[in-house]
Amino acid sequence: MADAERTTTAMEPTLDPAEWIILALDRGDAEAALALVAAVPELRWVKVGLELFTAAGPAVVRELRRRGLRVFLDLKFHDIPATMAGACRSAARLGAELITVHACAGSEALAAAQAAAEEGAAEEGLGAPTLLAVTVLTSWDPDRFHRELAIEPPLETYAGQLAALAAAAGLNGAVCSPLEVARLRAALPRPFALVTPGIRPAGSDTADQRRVMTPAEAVAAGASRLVIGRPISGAADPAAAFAACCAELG
Ligand SMILES: O=c1ccn([C@@H]2O[C@H](COP(=O)(O)O)[C@@H](O)[C@H]2O)c(=O)[nH]1
Repeated sequence: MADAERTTTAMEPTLDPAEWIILALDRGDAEAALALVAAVPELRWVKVGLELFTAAGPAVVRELRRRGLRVFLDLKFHDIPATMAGACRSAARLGAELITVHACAGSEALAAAQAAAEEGAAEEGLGAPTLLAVTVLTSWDPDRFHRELAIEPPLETYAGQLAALAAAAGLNGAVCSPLEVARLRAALPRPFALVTPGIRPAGSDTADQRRVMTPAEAVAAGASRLVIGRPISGAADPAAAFAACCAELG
């Protein structure tokens, strides 16, 4: 997509199933990440997370964009307002179209991050990225969540509160598990983006994910985009695994 075409409506649903899937490039170096990308030619979106960014830095984001891919920079910023703002400005200047921040950083930090991301993108002549507020990580199961964090409301209520906080601070999206999507979508209609990791095609290994759905279930529940990592990246044939996920959505 040409930079000039980018807008904050980047999260609107499309009819092309390949547009729904964001492949998590959880790899320890740029070479491995780029090899994975090359193995899945139909890819449109990739996610650069903590593992790859810590190893390969901004250069790998630039290279992915140079290859025509849309980048979700998933560094889950959680800090004081000035630091969140600076990080989001830099991420936006890199050309990331989706950027994660932790909702529990609070409204002042979220608003500062949103403003700085918009400014950073404009400085580069880019459309504004969509900031996604992480609610409750998909690796938490409700029992452990209550026991270890001593948070009283039900997990899905708490996730809804965090998403509402982010929306009130001016953000246009959130990350949640597919199990919370229907509830959050009722309160936060499109174009608010609800991006869901915790996606597992039927029969695949859930590994450390605790709140999961299949690709088709997540989209039916109201997800805007699906983040899928190991079910594709760990498959013997990643292109075939990606195609199977697309077929579920088509
Ligand atoms: O709540 C969250 C937020 C982010 N993630 C990230 O998504 C992918 C999921 O990978 P799988 O291999 O499909 O489990 C991974 O990069 C996480 O950092 C998440 O899982 N849950």
